[in-house]
Order: sequence, then C-alpha cells, then structure tokens
Amino acid sequence: MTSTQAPARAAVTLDGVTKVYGRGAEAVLALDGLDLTVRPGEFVCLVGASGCGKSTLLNLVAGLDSPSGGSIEVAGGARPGLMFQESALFPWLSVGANVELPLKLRKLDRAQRRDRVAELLRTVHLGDFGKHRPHQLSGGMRQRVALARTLALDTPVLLMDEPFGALDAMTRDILHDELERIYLERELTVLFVTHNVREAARLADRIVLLSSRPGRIIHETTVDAPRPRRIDAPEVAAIAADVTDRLRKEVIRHGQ
Ligand SMILES: Nc1ncnc2c1ncn2[C@@H]1O[C@H](COP(=O)(O)OP(=O)(O)OP(=O)(O)O)[C@@H](O)[C@H]1O
Repeated sequence: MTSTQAPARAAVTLDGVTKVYGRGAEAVLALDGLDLTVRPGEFVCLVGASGCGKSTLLNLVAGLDSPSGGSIEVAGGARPGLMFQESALFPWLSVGANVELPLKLRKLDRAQRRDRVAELLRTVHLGDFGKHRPHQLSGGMRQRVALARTLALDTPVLLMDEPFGALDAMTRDILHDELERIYLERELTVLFVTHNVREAARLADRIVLLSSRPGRIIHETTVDAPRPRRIDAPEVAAIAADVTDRLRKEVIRHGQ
C-alpha cells in the first residue's frame, strides 16, 4: 500500500551553515558547517558554552544577518518572530500600542487591530494593562508584552534568545507554563536559546548541545517526558544532569 501522506516538511532547515565575523587575522569563526532541521510544531532548545554561537544562529534564522556559507530555509518563507532577554518595548508607547505595531505594519484596519490587541493581551494574561506604559510593569509582565507583540506577527516560527534569563525563578516558572500553553494552543515551532539546562529540559522536545566556538552540534537529547512538566520533576532533573555533564566536559575540553 502506498501512503498518500507527504512527509512533514521541516519548519526550519540549516544546511552546512558557517558564519565568520571580520576578515583576515581578525576573523572569528562563530559557526562551522552546522546542520539542523526543526520539525513543524517542535520545541528545540539550544544550549552551549558562552560564545559558542547560539545568538549568531538565531540572528541568521531571523534573517538579521547572512551566513558566510551554507543555507537556511524557513518553511513558506515565513519571517520568524524574535524575542530577546530585554523586552525591547518602546517606552513612550502604551502596552497596547506596542502590541499593535506589527498589526499596523501588516496593514490591519483599526477595528481589526483593536480586537487583535485585546485578544493577544488576554492570551498573555494582561487584558487590563493595555493603557499602561512599559515602565509601570514588572520584568515578567514586560516579557509577556514582548511575547504578545511577537505573536502579533502571526508567524508559526518563534525564535527566543534567553527570553527569561533576567527574571527571578518564580516568574520564570510561571512564564514557562504560559509559553508552553501558547506554544501548544497555536501549534508554534520554537527555537529557544538558553544557558539554563533545567529550563531546556522543562520546555524542549529536543535539546541541541553546541560545541564551544566554533559552534557545531555535539549532542542531541530527545525529551519525551509528558507535558506540562515541572522544572523540579525527577525526569527533568535527570535530563538536565546528563546535558550539564556533557556541557561541562565540552567546556573543560575547550579549556575555558
Ligand atoms: N558582530 C560580531 N563581530 C565579531 N565577532 C562577533 C560578532 N558577534 C559575535 N561575535 C563572536 O562570535 C562568537 C559567537 O557569538 P554569539 O553571541 O553568537 O555566542 P553565544 O553562544 O550567543 O554567546 P552567549 O552565550 O555568551 O550569549 C563569539 O566569540 C562572539 O564574540
């Protein structure tokens, strides 16, 4: 019997991606022939030693920079949404106006924008904060606004660079739950960079460990513990311990 189902296309494909910064004696090889395929709906966490090229990789997938070699493909040519450790909100705009910006760029009319902003703020549990200014919010709330603004792009691919790295453990824990809920509800594909191996084991379907610079993939861990997970669950701790051990060996090998 022949199957009529086409194999699921990759959401993001990196094929032999190399990135060199600078030239000549000053040149820095940040990524070296990196291959990575992210399936639609997959949550992939990238971990690795400081400076191994994690942010470089996300910036390349986001289209903010071009690879020196190899190719990057995002399914359907969709431009991914990108979120950083800092919320990067416009301080002079209200929370609602910040979330509205991508909708304006997408040329939605005023009524559509109003409805979408209200819906997105409810999604991140900030339904009553649309008129506030970013400085009136806590760090965790600002990251919720940043997430709502990214979701306003209506992109299926979310790139997150240490988005919760500056938050306290309790706030981070709550935001893990929120992100997981939104990821599942909206069937997003997520590429998430973190230094926090526990966070990776809490969130990921797959943890990709990069070598020290130049970044190459040295190990991949499939996390099949059921969702939602607790960050202090024994299976999360066991996976985190294994990845930490591998990361420690890599850092020692590299002499850092
Ligand atoms: N614009 C640039 N010019 C020159 N070198 C750069 C530039 N951007 C990054 N690098 C270098 O490339 C390497 C990879 O940097 P990148 O920021 O991607 O690493 P990272 O894994 O995200 O680091 P961290 O975990 O510390 O955030 C580092 O050695 C960095 O110094």
